[in-house]
Amino acid sequence: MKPHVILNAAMTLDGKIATRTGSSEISGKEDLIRVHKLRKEMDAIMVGINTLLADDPRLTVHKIKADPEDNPVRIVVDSKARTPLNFRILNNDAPAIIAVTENADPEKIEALEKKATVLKCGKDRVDLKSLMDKLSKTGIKRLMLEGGSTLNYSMLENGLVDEVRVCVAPMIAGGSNAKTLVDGEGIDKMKDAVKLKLKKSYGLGEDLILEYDVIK
Ligand SMILES: NC(=O)c1ccc[n+]([C@@H]2O[C@H](COP(=O)([O-])OP(=O)(O)OC[C@H]3O[C@@H](n4cnc5c(N)ncnc54)[C@H](O)[C@@H]3O)[C@@H](O)[C@H]2O)c1
Ligand SMILES: Nc1nc(=O)c(N)c(NC[C@H](O)[C@H](O)[C@H](O)COP(=O)(O)O)[nH]1
Repeated sequence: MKPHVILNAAMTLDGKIATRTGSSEISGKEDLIRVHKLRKEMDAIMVGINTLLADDPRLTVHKIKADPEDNPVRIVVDSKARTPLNFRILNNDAPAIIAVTENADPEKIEALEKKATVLKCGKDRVDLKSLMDKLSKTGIKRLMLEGGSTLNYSMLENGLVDEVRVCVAPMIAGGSNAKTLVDGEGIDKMKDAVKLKLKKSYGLGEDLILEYDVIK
């Protein structure tokens, strides 16, 4: 069992989701409203630890009118339990789940357990299939994946993403070290690429929104 997963991100025309220094203000204001409407429809929202450390995101619905119960459960994929205790994800605005591995420092886990639910999945890296199964058993049916590139790749590679929604902003960042929509190891042969079906495309402010189903 697994939740329905929507990968959502904003990228430049050249596919970057941040610059080489990690600067990542890409979405226009209309797109941010779209993202928050989507967050409001979700049971959970998930990011990788590097995104958390780079942006200290709230992962709540705060750019549109919303009640506290509209906030999704916030999830961090954090193998070594590195989530800083003073970060906004651990505040009282919404529940948080930190997915760690069995190798994570028990003292760090204990400290996190005072502020969040800690789930142990896998040994070296978080076992994403097992995490999705556990989340589904807690009643999470719709999950938004908000990056970054490395987690996006692992989720796609494991066949765990059902939809991809991207905002393409009219900007070009360049930089061979800048993060793209999907990094990770990558495939060898194009015939093995994850295949998508375009469902919807429209202009939003100055941006272009593309919505795809992942073909399984
Ligand atoms: N523009 C956007 O829409 C957007 C969205 C999110 C993030 N970002 C940017 O992306 C950058 C971070 O991306 P990133 O690729 O460095 O990191 P990430 O956020 O994808 O985190 C990856 C880390 O998660 C951990 N992890 C544990 N188990 C894993 C598994 N099974 N698979 C993959 N990772 C696992 C590892 O420590 C790994 O290094 C930041 O600069 C952030 O601002 C942009
Ligand atoms: N849709 C989108 N457009 C962007 O231009 C951008 N940089 C992100 N990045 C996603 C990432 O998860 C961010 O960390 C949160 O968007 C931080 O914001 P919040 O405090 O949660 O609102 N997402």
